[in-house]
Amino acid sequence: MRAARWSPELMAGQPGTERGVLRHYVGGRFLPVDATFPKISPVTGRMILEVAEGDEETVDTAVSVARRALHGPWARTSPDDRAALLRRIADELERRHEDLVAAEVADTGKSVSQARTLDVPRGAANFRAFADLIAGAPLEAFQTTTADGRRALNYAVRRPVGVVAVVVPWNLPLLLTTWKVAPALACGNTVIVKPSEETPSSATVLAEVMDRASVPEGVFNLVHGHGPGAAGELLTSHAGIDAITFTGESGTGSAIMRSAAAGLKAVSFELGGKNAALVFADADLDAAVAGTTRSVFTNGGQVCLCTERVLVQRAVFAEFRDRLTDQARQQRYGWPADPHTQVIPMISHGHRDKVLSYYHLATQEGATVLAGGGVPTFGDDRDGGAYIQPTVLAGLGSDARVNREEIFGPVCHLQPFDDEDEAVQTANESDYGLAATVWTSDVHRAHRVAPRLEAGLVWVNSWFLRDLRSPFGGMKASGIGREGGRHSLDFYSELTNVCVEL
Ligand SMILES: NC(=O)c1ccc[n+]([C@@H]2O[C@H](COP(=O)([O-])OP(=O)(O)OC[C@H]3O[C@@H](n4cnc5c(N)ncnc54)[C@H](O)[C@@H]3O)[C@@H](O)[C@H]2O)c1
Ligand SMILES: O=C/C=C/C=C(\O)C(=O)O
Repeated sequence: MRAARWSPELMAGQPGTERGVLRHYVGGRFLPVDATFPKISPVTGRMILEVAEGDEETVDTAVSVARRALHGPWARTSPDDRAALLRRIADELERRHEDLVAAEVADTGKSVSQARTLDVPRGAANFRAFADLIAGAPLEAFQTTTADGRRALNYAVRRPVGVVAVVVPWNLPLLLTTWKVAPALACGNTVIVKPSEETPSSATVLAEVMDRASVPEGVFNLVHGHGPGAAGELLTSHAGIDAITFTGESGTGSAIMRSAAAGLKAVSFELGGKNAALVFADADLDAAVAGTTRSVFTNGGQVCLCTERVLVQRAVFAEFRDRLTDQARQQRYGWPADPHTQVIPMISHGHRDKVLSYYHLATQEGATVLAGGGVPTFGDDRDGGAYIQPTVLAGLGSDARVNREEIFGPVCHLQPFDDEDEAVQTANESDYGLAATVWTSDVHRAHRVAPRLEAGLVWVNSWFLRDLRSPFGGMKASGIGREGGRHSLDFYSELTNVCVEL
């Protein structure tokens, strides 16, 4: 089955594309195209479309129209007005569902089944979640009585932080962009989105959605382009930006933090991870094998929450190792348009080379390759793509680079442990602290172990099960801050406490 090809014809007549080129959206209009860069299909290695490259003038214009909009009619909207707008956006995202599926599939090579069930539905879900949150957000207030008998009423009011830079990666493009844009708009901010240069298409459809939903001019802006020394860096270092929400590599986070330091910008960082799965001997092994297969190989392992370190209690190590290895070998190859496809390409040849270099490093460090370890051959156009074999490794210690550095591909390393303390200690031996999974049938063990793990997110007998009101984010090199529910309100708004003596 041929890949669902994203092509201008799919969007013929839509405003976001001009003669096969994806456009910026600034001040309520799609801009004429100037400089461009190619978008290469990770499935075939061929160019599928061109994208406008934002320059200093594009970024300056976006920032100035966003600032102007901040003080226009948008400033006079109520939380209920903004909730109604977010719900209109969600409706329009659902109306464009298949275009968004086609955009995500063409840009990333992910299967239509994942795009239809995870990536695209989360777009509307994010907007609905924050519409509900802002519509019902209580004010924090206290009736004050002081020791010397004075009485007062204290209450805190929220106001937008201002112009927010939204810089996102390529792995779950629409999910991650809307995860940030929805709360930012809910709180009355204006935004400038800089999607990854690898995944410009769904962001362009999102701009069409905003346009159709009559989002006020300048409230939502989209600037395409690269990161270092280009649109991304121009945006995050711009004096007119009030806050930066960024998801991407930890090294990039450090670079952005340096450029934001001069202006003391508020930052929310969702960064890299080296997530551990802890499988105890008392676990339901069927569930643990199925759940760890998902948490290792979903989206080709290109999810920040994916498991790369699998720690298994010694009594069940051999059985778990053999069953997970079988699952890796049974991962189904296919075209993205085939809903049964499980093996997807890396986002680019460059990223595949990075993942492959870790496969080679693992053998150099003395690992045993239990499954995969190389590049598949298809005998068709996909040989020009960035495919790589799902891989299972074993035999290394926690100090090996393969167990310390984020790979961000369809690969995990299996390591035995004897007792609970050793499992927790091994899991915590990481510069990262984003996510973990704990597989056990002992509820007391689950509640003992989970809080001891140095991770922002711990799933027990599950993975990537999300409540959008809960805090989401990592510690250590995995991030700064939390988003989700009221945590997003706290980042995307400033609080003023008012004290009235009674
Ligand atoms: N913690 C999370 O929630 C989460 C979610 C998804 C991905 N990630 C991480 O993202 C990484 C993969 O995504 P990626 O390769 O796109 O990350 P990346 O850091 O290379 O790029 C992310 C975005 O930042 C831009 N960018 C790059 N350098 C920049 C700079 N100097 N200034 C401003 N912008 C810049 C890029 O153009 C892109 O839009 C992995 O490390 C993964 O762990 C984390
Ligand atoms: O690859 C990273 C996944 C991030 C997921 C979320 O931000 C979310 O589920 O809200």
